[in-house]
Amino acid sequence: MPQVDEFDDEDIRGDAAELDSDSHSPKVYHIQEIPSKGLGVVAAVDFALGDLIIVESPLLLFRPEGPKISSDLQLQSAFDKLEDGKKEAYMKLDNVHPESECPPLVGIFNTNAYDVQESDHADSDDDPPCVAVFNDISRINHSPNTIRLWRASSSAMHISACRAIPAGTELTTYYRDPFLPASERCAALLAIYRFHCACPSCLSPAASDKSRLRLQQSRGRLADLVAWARVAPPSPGLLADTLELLALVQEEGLESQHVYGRVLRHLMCISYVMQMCAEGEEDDVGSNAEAEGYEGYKHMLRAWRLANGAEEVDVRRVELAEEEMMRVAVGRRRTGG
Ligand SMILES: C[S@@+](CC[C@H](N)C(=O)[O-])C[C@H]1O[C@@H](n2cnc3c(N)ncnc32)[C@H](O)[C@@H]1O
Repeated sequence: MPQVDEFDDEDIRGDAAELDSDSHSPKVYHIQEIPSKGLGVVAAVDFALGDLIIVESPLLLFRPEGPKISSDLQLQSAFDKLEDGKKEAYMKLDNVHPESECPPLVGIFNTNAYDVQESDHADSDDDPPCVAVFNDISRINHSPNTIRLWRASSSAMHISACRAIPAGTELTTYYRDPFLPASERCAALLAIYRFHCACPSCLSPAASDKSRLRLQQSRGRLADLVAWARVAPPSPGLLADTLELLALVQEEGLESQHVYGRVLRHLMCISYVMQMCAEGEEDDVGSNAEAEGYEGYKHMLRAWRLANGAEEVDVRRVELAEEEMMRVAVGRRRTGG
């Protein structure tokens, strides 16, 4: 476990949450026709940030020896080993690739497979991805309102809400890296999945690329939080600036991404320090009525961290370290140290 100074939410994925796929019964989601998208998955109840919605083991899981598209022999052999029910379910999945282009087995694979790591703690460079196709999760269309987390220890994909999702809303997940420029994202979606993405970001690519670049560039500054807490006095400007980043994350629908965890962590720390300073000094830097406040951000960050694979025990440890860091920052500010 890293010290809080080195801490980044990308480091606290754990092995926990061994939930089985029957843990939600009756189903909290439905598979149904979605206009112009084929089938899709729709929430049957309201979900809050962090709620676990689907836990599913793959129909088919293997490690390709080569690039996806040229792995048909290996795919055939993995398919042949499946029990009949799974073969039947696989063949019912969507296929956007005509037979003139590739056999149905490959077309279905290319329309529905996700890359997954063989180990929960793998360094992505050292651990070539496996590929997995799912009965229900492969029905989820592209766009972003869920966090997708592969648990290698239980060979199951977990889908959790990355924001509030009211019943009746379609559940969606990213097919491609959302920080690629919109033109590259759209080209990949068209080439592999054969659709034109009509989400607000892809429809306004220039504005969206600019916002996403700004969020990417904020990474260093957000990681610098510990240094800030030690030396810099909190200011309403810092809060306003970070709330602006939060608004960008929400406008761009990037709550499933690590930048959201970093922004929430920053807001949690800023509001704690400002609140404490306001209590101690009765100046106006602590008036953050427009924000959620310390407890609100802490709650959101906890839900987000757990949905991203952190273990409860590690989250508590990190929260304690963060609180200590903020207490020290407030103490320094009070004593001018
Ligand atoms: C993994 S499947 C998703 C489930 C699929 N809609 C079905 O009927 O089973 C991927 C395919 O769904 C469709 N799709 C996914 N996201 C979409 C979107 N945002 N807009 C339009 N079509 C989409 C595309 O045809 C894509 O190739």
